[in-house]
Amino acid sequence: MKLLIKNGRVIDPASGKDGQYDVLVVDGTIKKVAKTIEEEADNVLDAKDCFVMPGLIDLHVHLREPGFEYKETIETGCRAAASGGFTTIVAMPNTKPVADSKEIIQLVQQKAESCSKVNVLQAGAITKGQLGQELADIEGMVSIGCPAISEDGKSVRNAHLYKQAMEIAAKKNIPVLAHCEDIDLVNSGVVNQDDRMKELNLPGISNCVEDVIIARDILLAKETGTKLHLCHCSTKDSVQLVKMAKEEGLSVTAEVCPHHFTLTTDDLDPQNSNFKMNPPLRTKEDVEALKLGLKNNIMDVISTDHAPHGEEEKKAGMLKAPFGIVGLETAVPLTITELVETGYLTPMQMAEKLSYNPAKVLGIDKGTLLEGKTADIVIINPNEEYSIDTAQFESKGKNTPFHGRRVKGKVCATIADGTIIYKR
Ligand SMILES: NC(=O)N[C@@H](CC(=O)O)C(=O)O
Ligand SMILES: [Zn+2]
Ligand SMILES: [Zn+2]
Repeated sequence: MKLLIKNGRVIDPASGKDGQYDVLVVDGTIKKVAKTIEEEADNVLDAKDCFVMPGLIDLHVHLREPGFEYKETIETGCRAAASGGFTTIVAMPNTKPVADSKEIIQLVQQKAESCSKVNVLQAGAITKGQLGQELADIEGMVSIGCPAISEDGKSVRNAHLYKQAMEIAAKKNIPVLAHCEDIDLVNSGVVNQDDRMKELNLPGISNCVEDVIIARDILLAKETGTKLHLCHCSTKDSVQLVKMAKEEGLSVTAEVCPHHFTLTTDDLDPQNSNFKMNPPLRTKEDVEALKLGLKNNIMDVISTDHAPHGEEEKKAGMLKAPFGIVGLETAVPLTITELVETGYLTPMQMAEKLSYNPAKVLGIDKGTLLEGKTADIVIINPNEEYSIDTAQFESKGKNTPFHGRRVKGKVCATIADGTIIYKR
C-alpha cells in the first residue's frame, strides 16, 4: 500500500523541517520526505496550502468505557479523535470499574484494537478504585503496556501514598499525570472565585485549590525523581511554579487545554453548564499567563481533557451538572485561531505542543515525520473558516461551550499507521 501526500507544508519538530515537501508512505511507514516525489501510489492526497504534521497526540482523554457508555464509547471516542486529527490518545482511568488493574487495562486495549486504528493508551489509576486508600497494581499494569499512571478526576490526597506511587513510577520510568486539586479547599465551588462569581451568585473555586497541589506534587517529584506531568493547568501561578521547577532541572512538564486559553470567566453563560469544567474558566490574567507560558515553552503540551457527558445530566444547571466539556474535535481550530493566528505560537510550536512534546512525555517513538517512522500524520487547512457545529461531531458528547463559534483551521485528513482514518 502506497500513499503519497503532495504539495503540503511539512512541519516536523524532530527534523526541524518547515517547508513544502511531498511525503511517501509505504505499508504504514514514512518512506520518504522530499521536495518532489514522482511515484505511482494507490492513494494521492493533495495537501496544497495545508499543514502536514505528525499525527496529534492527546495526553488527556476520557473515553468513558467501561461503565459510562451513554457518554462515550471507545469506538465513538476514537472516531472523534480521528476527526480531530489525533492518532494517539491517553485514556484517563476514572471509568466504572476504575482502570486500576491489568484486567481493565487489557479490556480497553483489546476493544480499542478491534474498533480503531487510533492508538489508545490506557493510563492506570494510582489507587484501587481511586479511593485513595491503597495503591493499585502499578507494576502489573506497566508490565502490560500501561504508559502512565494518573488519579485524574481527583488528586491523591495522602501525600505519603502518592510518594510511594511516584517511587514506583520512577523505577518503571513512566510519567505521573497529575490532576491538581486540593479537595479540602474546593468548598463546593463550581466556577472561578472572582468578581464574576459574586455577580452570578455561584460558589467559587480559588486558584489555590490548584496551586497548592501543583507545588506539593513538584516537591514530591523532586524528592522521588519521578517524571511529573501536570494536567490541565489553568492558573497564572501554575506557570510560575512550572518555570521554577524547570529552572531547577526537574523532570516536570505541563499541559494547557484549549478552553483555558480561549475563554475567561467573563465569557461564562450561567444558564449553560457547558461552561462548567474542572478546573474552571479563570480570569484574563490567568489566560494571558497561560498563553505566554505556551509561547515561551514553559508549558509543553496542549491536551484536550475531552470529557463527554450526557445531554440530560448537563442540563441540571450550574450547581448540579457534572464538570467537563468535550475537546477532541475543537482543539485544532481553537489552537490555530487563538494561538497561531495571533502570533503566540508558530506552526512549528503547534506541532510540538500537540504531537512532538506529548510523545516525549510518554517516551514513545511517535510525534515525528522522520523517514522510517510509523506513518501517523495529520493534514490541516489553517485558512479555512467555519462555525463549530456539534451536529458534525463524531463524539457522543455534544457538551461544548464552542457551538456556533467562528474559527479558522480545519482537519482535512488523519492517517494512522499508514491508513486514512479520517477524510472530510
Ligand atoms: N475535567 C472535568 O471537568 N471533568 C473530568 C475529570 C477531570 O479531568 O478532572 C471528567 O471526567 O468528567
Ligand atoms: Zn482532571
Ligand atoms: Zn480529565
